[in-house]
Amino acid sequence: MAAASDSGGGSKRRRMDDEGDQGIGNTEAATEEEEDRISALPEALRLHILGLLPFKSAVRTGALSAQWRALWTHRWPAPSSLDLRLDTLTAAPPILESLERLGHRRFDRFSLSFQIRNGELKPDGVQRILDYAAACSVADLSVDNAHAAFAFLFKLRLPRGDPYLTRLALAGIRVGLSKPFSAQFHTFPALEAISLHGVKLSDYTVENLVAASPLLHTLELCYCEGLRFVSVAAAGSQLRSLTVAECEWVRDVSTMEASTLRSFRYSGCYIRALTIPATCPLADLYICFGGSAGHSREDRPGTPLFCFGWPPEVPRNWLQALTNLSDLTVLTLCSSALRRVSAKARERSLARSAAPCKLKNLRELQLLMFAMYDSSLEDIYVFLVACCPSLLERLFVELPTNSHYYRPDLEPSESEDELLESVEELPGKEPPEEDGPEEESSEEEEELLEEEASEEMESEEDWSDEELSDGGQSEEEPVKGFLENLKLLKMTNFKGSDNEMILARLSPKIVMESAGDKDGEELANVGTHDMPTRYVARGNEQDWPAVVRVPRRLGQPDAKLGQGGRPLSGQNWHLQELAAAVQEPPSRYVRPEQDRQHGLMSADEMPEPIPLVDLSRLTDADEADKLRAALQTWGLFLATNHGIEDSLMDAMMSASREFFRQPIKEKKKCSNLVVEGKPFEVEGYGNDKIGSQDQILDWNDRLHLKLEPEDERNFAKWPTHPESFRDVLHEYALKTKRVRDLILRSIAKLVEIDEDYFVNQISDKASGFARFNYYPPCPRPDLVLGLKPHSDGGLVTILFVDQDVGGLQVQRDGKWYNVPAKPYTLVINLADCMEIMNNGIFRSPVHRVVTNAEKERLSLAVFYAVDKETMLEPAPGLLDEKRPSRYRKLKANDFVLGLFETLKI
Ligand SMILES: O=C(O)CCC(=O)C(=O)O
Ligand SMILES: [Fe+2]
Repeated sequence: MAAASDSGGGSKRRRMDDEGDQGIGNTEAATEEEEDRISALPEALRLHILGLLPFKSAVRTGALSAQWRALWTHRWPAPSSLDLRLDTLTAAPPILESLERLGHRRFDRFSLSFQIRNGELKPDGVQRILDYAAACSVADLSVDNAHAAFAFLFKLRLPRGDPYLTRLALAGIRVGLSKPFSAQFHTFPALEAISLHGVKLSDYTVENLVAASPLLHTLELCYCEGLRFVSVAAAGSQLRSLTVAECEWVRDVSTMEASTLRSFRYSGCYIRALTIPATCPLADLYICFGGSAGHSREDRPGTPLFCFGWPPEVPRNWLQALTNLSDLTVLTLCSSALRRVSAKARERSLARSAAPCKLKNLRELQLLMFAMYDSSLEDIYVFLVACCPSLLERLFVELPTNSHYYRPDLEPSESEDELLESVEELPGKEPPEEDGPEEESSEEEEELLEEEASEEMESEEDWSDEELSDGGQSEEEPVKGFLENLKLLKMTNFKGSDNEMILARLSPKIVMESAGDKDGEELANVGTHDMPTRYVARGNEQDWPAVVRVPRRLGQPDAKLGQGGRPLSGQNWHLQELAAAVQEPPSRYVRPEQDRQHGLMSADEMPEPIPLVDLSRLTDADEADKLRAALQTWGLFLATNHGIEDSLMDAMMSASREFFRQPIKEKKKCSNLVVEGKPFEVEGYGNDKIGSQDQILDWNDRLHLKLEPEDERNFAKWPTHPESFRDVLHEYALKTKRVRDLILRSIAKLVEIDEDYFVNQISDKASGFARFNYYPPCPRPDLVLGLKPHSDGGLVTILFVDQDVGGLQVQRDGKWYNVPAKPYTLVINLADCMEIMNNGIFRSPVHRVVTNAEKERLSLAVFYAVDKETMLEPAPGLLDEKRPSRYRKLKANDFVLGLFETLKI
């Protein structure tokens, strides 16, 4: 190979070659005429001239012709960049001829890509072009064999040295160093970056290249063959980035001496030892064992690299790498690596010793979950709690694409002890002999390989055992400040499985990306972290009032709730979209056997039908009696002639249907999302408030809007689509308020107290809420409930149910009965506060909603209550010696808080 140019100095980079055309050194801008000439070049030549100063030429051959030669002899500025793409190697010799006629000129960038075809087994042309490039003092050299199948057919020899080469990129070839080679003279003094992709080479070559390049800052080895031991011990003090990815036979990667490393990325199977200096300014660490099990390398030469057996083996000492990385800001771990570090964290937690690592500055964590078992979820939690301080801002989780990973029977069965044992005792796996690298190694190289093979692996883990200030915490203790800075959780391949759903609740802002959905969609805004309670920071218990549950529990010892912890903020998960995507309801929605739809009585088993009361005739004694009977037996009744026109009811139902049919982005404009620092917002569009990890969710989305007091309506949460929504709801609410007053007066008459007694309990501040319920069709209605059994909290509820789809059920004597849906009738039920006020003469009925496999269902409940400052107590006119108070006196606000906390509605 010709010696490097004698020209020295960057300004001479465009020096003319002795034999070159006189005009080539002209660095003037090309004339218009010249530009025209370029654009007139035949397409077969596909000469791309991307700007003329300096111009870049890309020549695609088989079509080398006189025009090509002519081109070079024109008075054009010398190219600083040459991009040769050879469709066939037979094109190499004539190109070479042209190049050699030009002589050696400087190129900043020289890129050669070619395809070897059948029968083209002579690499001479390529080697000669490479030699030519080296002689041209190329700064940036890339050689790429685009045909994977013929990747390693012949070996190209790299030059013994090159003072100008700053970047070397090789792909799909086999390379070695020209002998004799001496690294000690730093024969690549300018070489800063080496990228080898799908290259076959020996440890010797890599090591010597590294040693010969004192300025090397980036070394990338991807899909390389022939390597067993990657060490950058000989690198200078500039090495900042090392990537070893999917190099099949690599058993050992050592960066021990690389004290300046900022980025280290390892991905592959069967690694025996992965060593990272105890202290180094590593900011970006990527560790993935067995990643190829899920990824193919179609884009690169060679065959896809699969681990034999899965999960992959994990080296013993890599955990050490994590111990002291105080500068680490971005960490990527695969599920196998995560498993190991979590197992270690658990073990250390039990021993009450320091966590395996404390990544004090970690801002971004990326988890490559090749499997997602329940235990994987636990691994994530444990790792987050033990190792990630509160600075973490972004969590990216790549979920498995293959849903079979979710099957619980595939869950790894090892116990933690076994897992840890396997970490300690894992033997290094040798590559199968017959498939091992066959290298035409020099003696030197062979010696080196032998040495490597006999090398002992590091096995001792050197853990620092000092107690962490907040470490050693038992899993049962709450964790302070946990994930308090987490701003974004992004999950790819999201399928809505249980584990994914639980994970989703870690962040206030989450973006999910299902396969094929490139942009991702922000589906949910979640409040604080919905974690197993042991991981949730507890507030001061005193902050939360002691509250009671439903009135009928009064006097029972467990009547007080809400004392164990502050209510968790809610979430507004959107079931509608999820329901459309799943075959089976996620287990978060699946009720335990005993809570399902059992005990349902058929219509003919009803002790008596639920009465239909004509509200326009309540002054008639028989109609009033009907109301009394209904309230005494069922706690609810159907109401006709209620004063709400059919047309208004139709308009209300179709407006709400239209709202729910909008895309999620639109509905989210009314979201009940939690504002940071504020508790769960009742108002808006969303779903159940999450109170605990094992809470079973309702199969229902809802829009909750305040109607009363009118001046407190929060129109920000009121839909603007359909346009009629607000007016229709306003009209509808005027009418339901009249119904409320009529019912309250009728009840007062029934219990023979002042007709206005109940109405007078309603101050200007008394509340009224509309709750639009949307129940998507459910693939397994037998497993879920649209709405869990509950009683309503206020005074009275005026319910407008879908006429086409039933689902509402009421409980009586422990049995469930269907509430019939009749066109244009309302279902009116008493609520808890009213039960208290009438001292239990009429009870607030427990009801629930079941779902339908085919049809969606809508309902609109308007809840009327008292002002939260009102003291709830039975009407004095109903109490005497024989009829003592059955309910404790308490403030409506405390009661309602208790209800929300208890029922998560
Ligand atoms: O959807 C229904 O039929 C009942 C709704 C209900 O009970 C409620 O919203 O409290
Ligand atoms: Fe209800």
